Amino acid sequence: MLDASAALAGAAFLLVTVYLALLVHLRVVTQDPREPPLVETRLPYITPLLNLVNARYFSRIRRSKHPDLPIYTLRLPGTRIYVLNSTKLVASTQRHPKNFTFQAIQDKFAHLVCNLSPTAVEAQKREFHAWINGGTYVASPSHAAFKELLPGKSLDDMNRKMVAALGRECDFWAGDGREGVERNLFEWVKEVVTVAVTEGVYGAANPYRREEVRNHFWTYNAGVGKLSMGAGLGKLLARDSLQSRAYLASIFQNYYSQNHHLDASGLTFQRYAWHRSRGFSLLDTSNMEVGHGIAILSNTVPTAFWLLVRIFSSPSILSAIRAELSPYITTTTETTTIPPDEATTTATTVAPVVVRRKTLDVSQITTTPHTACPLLHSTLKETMRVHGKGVGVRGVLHDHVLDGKYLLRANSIVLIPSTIQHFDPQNYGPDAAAFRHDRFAEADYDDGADDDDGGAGQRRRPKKRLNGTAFRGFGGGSTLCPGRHFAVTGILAFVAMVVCRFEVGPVVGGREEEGGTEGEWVVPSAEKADLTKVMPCPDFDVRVRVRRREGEEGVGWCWGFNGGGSENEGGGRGGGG
Ligand code: HEM
Repeated sequence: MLDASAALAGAAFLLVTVYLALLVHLRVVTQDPREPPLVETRLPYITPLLNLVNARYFSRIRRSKHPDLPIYTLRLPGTRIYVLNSTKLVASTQRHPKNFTFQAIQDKFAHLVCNLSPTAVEAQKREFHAWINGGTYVASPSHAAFKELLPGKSLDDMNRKMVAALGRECDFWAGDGREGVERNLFEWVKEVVTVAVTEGVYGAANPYRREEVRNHFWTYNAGVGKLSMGAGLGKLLARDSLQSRAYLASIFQNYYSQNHHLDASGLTFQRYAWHRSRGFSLLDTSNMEVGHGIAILSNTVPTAFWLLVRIFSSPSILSAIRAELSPYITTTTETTTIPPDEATTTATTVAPVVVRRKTLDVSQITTTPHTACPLLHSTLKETMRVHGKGVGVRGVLHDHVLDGKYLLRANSIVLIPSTIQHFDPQNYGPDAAAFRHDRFAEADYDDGADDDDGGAGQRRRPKKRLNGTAFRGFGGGSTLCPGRHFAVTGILAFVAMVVCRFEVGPVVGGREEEGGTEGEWVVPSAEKADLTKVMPCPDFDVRVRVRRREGEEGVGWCWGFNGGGSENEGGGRGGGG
């Protein structure tokens, strides 16, 4: 009995000693007092490790434990993470893009998520060092491979093809009859937007036209968070995702082998040429293109979904946006004569028919956000602010004293949780937690319901400028998402088509699995998304009915993209980069 108690006491003593030793190691031996304050040390190294999978972790630390810390340190086995709360400190890191680099993280991510060979990984390292050691004029590998996304001819061509693909489909979205069609909203948006966006990117031989390819992409995408934890864990936890990746890589090998990239966008051609000229094999290049799907689709699709939900669930937002779009729609009426159906009549006269045609040039509403449709653009940004969960990641290359105060050590990681920036009252005012569709409009606009301006929106008072660094929807600094112009055009073109032509409302059981009240919108939660997602997929789908708007019978719509940025900047198909 005595022996057992002694053994127990010995074990407890040992545990306490190990615990204290770890704490001393953590707080005194390995933590420099000039580093940001260390938090979450209850179980040294383990507490942050267990909690980091949850996107709410950062908000919890800020709200209930350390509300006043502008920056803090989390220690994990083998790595230290500095989490930024202060917008000023975020801006400071952005001034040193070669020390706080996104590229280093992207390369690691691509290695794990795109299954790159050792040769490709070596090529990545060479390019990374050439950029780091090159002058300021040397573009980062990512910027070089994605330069065709800048405003210019290539981007215009992609936009034109994407809008044309949406316009072709749009006639059929509500079916034929007055009663419309029922759909699962997210599934529908996923299908329509995936096809249209990839038409712009991959051209006539777009692999994503096939349902099987689309399904494999979304299976792959769902496992990306697990794949990014390491090859071993990926094999264990994301088998489906791995199988889909292999399938998609074979599809792209075939695409390139048949030279389809020569007829695709400047972006696809440029990316292929860039990777091949850097020594990537055909398989590595194909695997990179599979991963590219994550950049082009994984955020664009959910953003379009959340925006539709926000617009259609609020009658005042819907009517304000319809009013804002209406000046850009040209309506023409033609009287035409259609020969009678010879099979059903023997009459020789022809009946005159009045045809109404409506035309909307999407470039007018997407490329000049401050003069055209400020509420539409503002609602998109507000949707990204409120629903976004992205966490900006930067690798620290060398020791750096941030803002003259905080030592950030080499080989550590900096995290910038967007939710902290987006819900900080210092950035967005006391109503930061609320959804306010006109928050980003240059001036406050009324919703027009009861005013004598007919709902067209009226400038009232100048508005306080918002801090641009505090909007993280597309990241920030020199790594601001280069796909944002393309993504915004696609999302707004799609949403404008739905808003102008259709009514979308929830059906009984608006929530797919559980019951709901008829006609009542349920904004889904999004807790299941992993930390790699900027705009999360919803946890459950919303069942809706899509009907033609009244007065839309017999109207022929024509959607185009005729302007764009080609006159402003160069562009076009580049060589090998
Ligand atoms: C709504 C849709 C999209 C969202 C919300 C989004 C968001 C982001 C964010 C948050 C970043 C990280 C930037 C940073 O940390 O500073 C990023 C980077 C990037 N995005 Fe997007 N993105 C979208 C669409 C696209 C599209 C359509 C493409 C390509 C066609 C694209 C290509 C890229 C690339 C290449 C980077 C890396 C930039 C670099 O290394 O400098 N994105 N995006």
